[in-house]
Amino acid sequence: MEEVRASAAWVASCSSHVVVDSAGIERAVENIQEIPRIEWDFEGIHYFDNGPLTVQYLFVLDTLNFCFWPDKDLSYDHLASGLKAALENDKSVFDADRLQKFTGPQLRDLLKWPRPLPLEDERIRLLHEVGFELKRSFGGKASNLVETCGKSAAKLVATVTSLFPGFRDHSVYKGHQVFLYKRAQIFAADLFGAFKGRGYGEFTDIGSITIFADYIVPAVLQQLGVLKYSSTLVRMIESDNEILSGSEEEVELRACSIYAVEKMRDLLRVKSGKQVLSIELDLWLWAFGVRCPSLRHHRTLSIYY
Ligand SMILES: Nc1nc2c(c(CN[C@H]3C=C[C@H](O)[C@@H]3O)cn2[C@@H]2O[C@H](COP(=O)(O)O)[C@@H](O)[C@H]2O)c(=O)[nH]1
Repeated sequence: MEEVRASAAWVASCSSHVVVDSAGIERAVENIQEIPRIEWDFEGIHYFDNGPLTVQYLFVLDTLNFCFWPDKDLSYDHLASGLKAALENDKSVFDADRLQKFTGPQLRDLLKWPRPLPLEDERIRLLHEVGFELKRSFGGKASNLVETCGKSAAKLVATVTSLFPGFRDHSVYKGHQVFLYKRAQIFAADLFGAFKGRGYGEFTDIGSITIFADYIVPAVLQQLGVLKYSSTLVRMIESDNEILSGSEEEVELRACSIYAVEKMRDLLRVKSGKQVLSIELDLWLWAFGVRCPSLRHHRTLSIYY
């Protein structure tokens, strides 16, 4: 994930709307006695059977793991628990052949959602893409895809982003390509979390994964005083103005979040001598953010997060 780390650091070094505040990082880290251990699936909403079907479920989940906010009643929980119920009801629902044939109304029915999902046509296109490529290259099974990566999370992210175009979460910022790879990285992290670092979740390089730059974590980092926004950006977020995907503001919010958490991780290592994973920091920050209803986040229509 060197390209994610390096390009996020580069954005932070020349950003115009978001500042990573070193003093804020020091204060935040000083206040942390110990990183609260948040259990993966603390919500109890994910499917798990310790086998290949769980891998298929997580791949479909992370194919669709983006953009819930345009519908004020919809959240990630609905997606995770809706897909779980669908799989419990029909073990072949995420077979590659069936993924290639999904329609919007069928996905809505599956999730028991009464109206069109945000970016529903994109969600369907991505399901088709995943079904097609899984069938073409991996005998239809996401578990085979994971097995070809030889316990390397970095290889898994590289394979997913090279074979499945919908996972290629990158931007061009001030002329430079910036890699963020939120859904590809969270797929590796979800495997690691669900399988508790064993079996399909065993990765020798899990420390290489960065945080997942979504719309919750930047808002938490701002509240902690780790990120500082320009007054124009504050106004845009507070007035719920859409921030365009690929705009300087949007890339800075996401890239500076990645960079800031890497800095927090470095400082924690120096302070306590302990190695903390970025994904542990991510889950702690994210779980805090989703439990905080007053948190205002930026609004971008995007298939990446
Ligand atoms: N950085 C980060 N972002 C994450 C997650 C997760 C879920 N991870 C699961 C894995 C194990 C745990 O038990 C979690 O359940 C979702 N998201 C993002 O949040 C947003 C949804 O927010 P809201 O509209 O309020 O539901 C949306 O962009 C979604 O893509 C995470 O872990 N980290």
